[in-house]
Amino acid sequence: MILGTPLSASATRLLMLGAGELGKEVLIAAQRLGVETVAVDRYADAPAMQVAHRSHVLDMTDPEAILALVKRERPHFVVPEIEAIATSALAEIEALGLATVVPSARAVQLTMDREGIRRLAAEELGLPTSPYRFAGTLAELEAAAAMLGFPCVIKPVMSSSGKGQSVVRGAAELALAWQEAQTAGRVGGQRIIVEGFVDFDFEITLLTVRSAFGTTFCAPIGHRQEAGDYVESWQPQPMSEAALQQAEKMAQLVTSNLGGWGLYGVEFFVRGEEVIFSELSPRPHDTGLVTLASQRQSEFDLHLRAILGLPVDPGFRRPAASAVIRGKDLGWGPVYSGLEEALAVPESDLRFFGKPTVSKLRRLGVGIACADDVEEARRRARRVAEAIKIRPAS
Ligand SMILES: Nc1ncnc2c1ncn2[C@@H]1O[C@H](COP(=O)(O)OP(=O)(O)OP(=O)(O)O)[C@@H](O)[C@H]1O
Ligand SMILES: NCC(=O)N[C@@H]1O[C@H](COP(=O)([O-])[O-])[C@@H](O)[C@H]1O
Ligand SMILES: [Mg+2]
Repeated sequence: MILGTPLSASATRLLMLGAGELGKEVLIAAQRLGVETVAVDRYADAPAMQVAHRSHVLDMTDPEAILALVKRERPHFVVPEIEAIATSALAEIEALGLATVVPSARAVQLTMDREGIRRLAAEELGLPTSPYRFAGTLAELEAAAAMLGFPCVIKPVMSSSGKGQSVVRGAAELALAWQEAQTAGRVGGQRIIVEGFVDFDFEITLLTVRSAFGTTFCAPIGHRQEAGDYVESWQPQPMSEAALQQAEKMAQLVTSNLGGWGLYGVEFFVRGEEVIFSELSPRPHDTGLVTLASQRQSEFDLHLRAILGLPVDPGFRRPAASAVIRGKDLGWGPVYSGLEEALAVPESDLRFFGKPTVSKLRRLGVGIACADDVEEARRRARRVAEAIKIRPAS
């Protein structure tokens, strides 16, 4: 592997499709190694654009627009970052040999569509999952829910961070859940998945790195979600060796089928000694923000190194936790205070993503802390997040 000089003819160029908080950390890692970075998203001044050499505002659901940009920027690597991309363009980029799609066009295509990844995991690879059906109309949803029973979980096939997702407790709530899935996902008007509700003891993200040197795993990350969106995560999640081995085996199976080099966030529900596959991201995971404190190489460093074909070290360093900082109805340029109190918490750190505008409930930052054990790390991270006050610009 050789690296050129950014902004010169020899540059190694990485173009990121999606420029949120996760992409921002990957681009910071790329900047540190002297990779030339290009950030793309649906709106201006997105977090990763603020640390990139160049940025573009683009409708990423338009395959022609993506293709035209890639022909113009001529990146070596195209790195999808959000679940709202015309994946047909990625297949074409790969087929034409224009760039390496990370981890691969097929991996992104299959995982951006819940139907693709669920059928692969459950029907081809035989992994245990929640019971499920797919539906394209309200009538099909009603039939699916009648088969699966209540409560059930309804999600648009293309979405993330819980957008458009509902837990439905009875038939009377189905019409509203259908409406929510059609309008509140990252992309409107989609098919949905209906899943039987899994009453798990805890859930984990198993960060799995596929690099030129093989597949390695990070220590399991525990997390808590509200309305399908992560609010708190910690590493390591205590669990039995047998359950962890099952999870690693399943993560190995599914990621080796998807292929390519990069980091995957593989999600499992754990109930007793039973490990149930949920879904996976072919890129850094929001719950993995905790690795900024818990590992010497964060999930963002690991993704970047794996992409470049470099050695990775997913070694765990110290128990840590993250707690999200969110805001709502703040308009343009919100103002943050309470940093003195937040950063007075022992072994703490903060990230503000710099999102330019806030209307609906939106993740704006994260409090992070280490401690001797995860319970204390969780308390510390929550204190960091709670100390932050956000108000609209005056
Ligand atoms: N079948 C289920 N049974 C119980 N809880 C579920 C089920 N499906 C999802 N959840 C809960 O909702 C959360 C979000 O679900 P999921 O990961 O499928 O959505 P997502 O929009 O892709 O979220 P993200 O982008 O954060 O991964 C899960 O982490 C879990 O807490
Ligand atoms: N669970 C997936 C996830 O956390 N994705 C992260 O959220 C951003 C979108 O945020 P926004 O909706 O506030 O623009 C994405 O760009 C990505 O960084
Ligand atoms: Mg998830």
